[in-house]
Amino acid sequence: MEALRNFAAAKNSGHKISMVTAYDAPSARLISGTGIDALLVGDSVMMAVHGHSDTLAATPAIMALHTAAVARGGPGCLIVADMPFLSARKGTAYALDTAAELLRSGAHAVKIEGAGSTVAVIRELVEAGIPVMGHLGLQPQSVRATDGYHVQAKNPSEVLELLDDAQALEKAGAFALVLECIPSEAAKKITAKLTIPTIGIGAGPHCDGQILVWHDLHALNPSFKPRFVRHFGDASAESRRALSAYAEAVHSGQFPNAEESF
Ligand SMILES: Nc1nc(=O)c2c([nH]1)NC[C@@H]1CN(c3ccc(C(=O)N[C@@H](CCC(=O)O)C(=O)O)cc3)CN21
Ligand SMILES: CC(C)C(=O)C(=O)O
Ligand SMILES: [Mg+2]
Repeated sequence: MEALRNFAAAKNSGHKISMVTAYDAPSARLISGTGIDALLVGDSVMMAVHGHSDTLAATPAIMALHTAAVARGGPGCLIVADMPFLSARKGTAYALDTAAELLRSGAHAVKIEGAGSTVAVIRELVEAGIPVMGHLGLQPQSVRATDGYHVQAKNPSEVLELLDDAQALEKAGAFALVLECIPSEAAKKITAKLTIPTIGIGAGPHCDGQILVWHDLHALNPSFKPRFVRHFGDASAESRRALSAYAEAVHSGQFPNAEESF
């Protein structure tokens, strides 16, 4: 896919890659003409949409359902879908089945958290023709082990470990790498050493691109405001305004009027 080649070409071109999560058709439809480069059907859907406090409840079927909706709403978009909790940790066959389900649902690529035992799995997926995005730094699928969502790679030895993992993913054939919640200087160093683009979230300005969660940049859940989130709009305020206006119009008998009735 041309958009996927553009992704790699964006590194060192001066064009920073802009990504946002999308979970449904109307959101994907809104992307058109905005300059957003790619969509991620993130397993953060479990938190942002389904009300969970972590992403562990995501399944291949749930990710496929949201991926298909996004693909219907944004047929021209580059769509990356998250491989859910443990789906890349049960061996290559299960990972291939899951990735196939996501690609059949309309994704062009999948994203896999972590390195370690998944590096070999990623190599197999790439060899099978499945574009894979890596994801290092804060790994929300390991929240039970990390005991919360904290900034990662805060000391030099952790940065070296992260760099090792990043280079292993690049070598395995990943076409890009998400870096989540790490110090800017660590992201700068890793970005400089890799030939594939880095996409940051809470990883500072030196990455080759940025990703934000849809609900965060629209302030749809205003109380969730970690340091890396910027509210680029206030969709909550606009939605509440519209809802109040509707309730008021019903209560006062102003809605529906004659033109809105048969
Ligand atoms: N809506 C939403 N946005 C996200 O960015 C997101 C999700 N959901 N779900 C999956 C993960 C979880 N993420 C999170 C969640 C919380 C913090 C957080 O509270 N960070 C604080 C403290 C950092 C620390 O203690 O070191 C911060 O101020 O950044 C960070 C990332 C990022 N991802
Ligand atoms: C925050 C991004 C990188 C993600 O993995 C998600 O939205 O699930
Ligand atoms: Mg995710």
